[in-house]
Amino acid sequence: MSHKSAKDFFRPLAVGAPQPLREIPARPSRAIHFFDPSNEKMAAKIPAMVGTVDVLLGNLEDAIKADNKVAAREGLVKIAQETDFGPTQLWTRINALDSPWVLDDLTTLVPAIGEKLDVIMVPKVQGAEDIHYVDRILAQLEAKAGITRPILIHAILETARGVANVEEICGASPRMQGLSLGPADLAADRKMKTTRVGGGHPGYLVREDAPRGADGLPDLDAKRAIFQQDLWHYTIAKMVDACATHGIYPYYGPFGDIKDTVACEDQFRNAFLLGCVGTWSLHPVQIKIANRVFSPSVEDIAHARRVVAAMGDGTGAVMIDGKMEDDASLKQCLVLVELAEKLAEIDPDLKATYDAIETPEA
Ligand SMILES: CC(C)(COP(=O)(O)OP(=O)(O)OC[C@H]1O[C@@H](n2cnc3c(N)ncnc32)[C@H](O)[C@@H]1OP(=O)(O)O)[C@@H](O)C(=O)NCCC(=O)NCCSC(=O)C[C@H](O)C(=O)O
Ligand SMILES: [Mg+2]
Repeated sequence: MSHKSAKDFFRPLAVGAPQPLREIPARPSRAIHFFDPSNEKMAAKIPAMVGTVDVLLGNLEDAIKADNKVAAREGLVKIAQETDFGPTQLWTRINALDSPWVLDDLTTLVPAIGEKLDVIMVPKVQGAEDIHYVDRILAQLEAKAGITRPILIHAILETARGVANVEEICGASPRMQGLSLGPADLAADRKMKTTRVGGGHPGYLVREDAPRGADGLPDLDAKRAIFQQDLWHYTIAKMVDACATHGIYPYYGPFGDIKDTVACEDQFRNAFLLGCVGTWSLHPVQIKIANRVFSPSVEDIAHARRVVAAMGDGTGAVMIDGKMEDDASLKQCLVLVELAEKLAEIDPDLKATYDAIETPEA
């Protein structure tokens, strides 16, 4: 594959297009909330959701019936034009690049609402060539419409080839904002044998060893504990590494069992602990879960601030509560403290919670 030279990487891809960003802003995006702009009941709820969720995403791709594709696109334009989104980001998920709708998605949305659109999510990305295509056409459309800041690109990792090419996808354009896992399409593409949209599977497990009987041999009839494993661990970890390498942001994706809020919270927390900055929300009930899980806990912030205070100039080693802390664990603590500061800027309740934590003197 040929690469652009470093000096050309940040040049606009069309005369008159906005200057590409050199750093992707770390805007809070704990929940990317999906809505169907062609569903009048759902669409009517969107203005009131501004400020309650970090990202509102008008979905045009899967889950929108073929007959409603045009209505969804037009509905999104109407909502975007009529709504003041304040601190909430507006994203869209366009149709797949091989679909009959995607060209109209792009050529309609950018001129009509390009100034309001923060990020375009591109599904079923296979490799850098897909990002290059969207990158160039966005530059042309931005130039034509006089858009003043670049619209960013978010890729969904939902094909085996996409996972294999994850590094080149992340580095394909200065527009790359992040990646999400698409577990349903990915499972189908890989021919995994799960029919669930995200989450675990009771068949994917490890079993405790059989205890020894009186004869010293394994008692294979004894009851043994089983431990369900995470089907998505490998892909999420791979996605996190690729995003961190390229200075962009990893997200979990959909959790389809809307009623199982406990398992949803577990899946979200695993992703948060592994390095993801947010997740998708498919139903209003999942927003609260995501906001809670992807915000550092009071305990974590209290501990992190103690370590920051105790570490002074950031070098050396200290003992806190019987545990060694040093330069590296300080960096871990700073990840949490800096995230809490960013979230406090947009979430007054969280700010009050973090402000109430007693912070030790440095
Ligand atoms: C999942 C749903 C189809 C459930 O809808 P429904 O049966 O209507 O739920 P409720 O009766 O509980 O709804 C209660 C009220 O809330 C409103 N509602 C529901 N969902 C939303 C929403 N997302 N945003 C705003 N408002 C919402 C209902 O209208 C009800 O209102 P009221 O009657 O006035 O009380 C539905 O939630 C839904 O369609 N969600 C989005 C699904 C979606 O976007 N899917 C695509 C993303 S996942 C994917 O694509 C897979 C991925 O790519 C991969 O490959 O893994
Ligand atoms: Mg999908």
